Amino acid sequence: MISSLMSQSRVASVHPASYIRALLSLQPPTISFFKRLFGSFAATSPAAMSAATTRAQSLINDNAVVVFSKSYCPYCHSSKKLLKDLNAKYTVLELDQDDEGSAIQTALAEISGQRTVPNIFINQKHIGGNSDLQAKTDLKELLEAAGAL
Ligand SMILES: N[C@@H](CCC(=O)N[C@@H](CS)C(=O)NCC(=O)O)C(=O)O
Repeated sequence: MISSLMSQSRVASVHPASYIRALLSLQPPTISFFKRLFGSFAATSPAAMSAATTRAQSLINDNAVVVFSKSYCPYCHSSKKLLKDLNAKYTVLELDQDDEGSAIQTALAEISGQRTVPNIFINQKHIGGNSDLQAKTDLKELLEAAGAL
């Protein structure tokens, strides 16, 4: 589909309706691929940023363990598996499946200084990413103190 669009663009006489038909034929997985690719470059209004910051902070404040994740991220998968294997209660927000995900990721960079996912909080304390979680020798104690075990 993309290559057909590109090759058509080199033909000066192509009818605009062809482009519209091609765009309409885009399937949801293709659209979500482009959203994932370009979403982080989209401008976010100050009001949307403020709402995203409030939502991120509320999730951190109201939950013992929060994993800000992306559904396709292998590091996120490892973190969620570790918490699951420990039978910990944890809250996940898959940023790539959320309309505000991109703004929340920016808010998290401001809140925690970390832009990558997973971005993990236990008992309102910023833990870091997957390598930080895996390296925690006192993880069980942290989870117990948070009421997540
Ligand atoms: N060392 C980090 C690696 C995390 C990482 O590279 N995550 C990727 C996703 S798999 C990421 O955040 N990429 C930037 C993005 O998705 O915006 C960790 O252990 O958490």
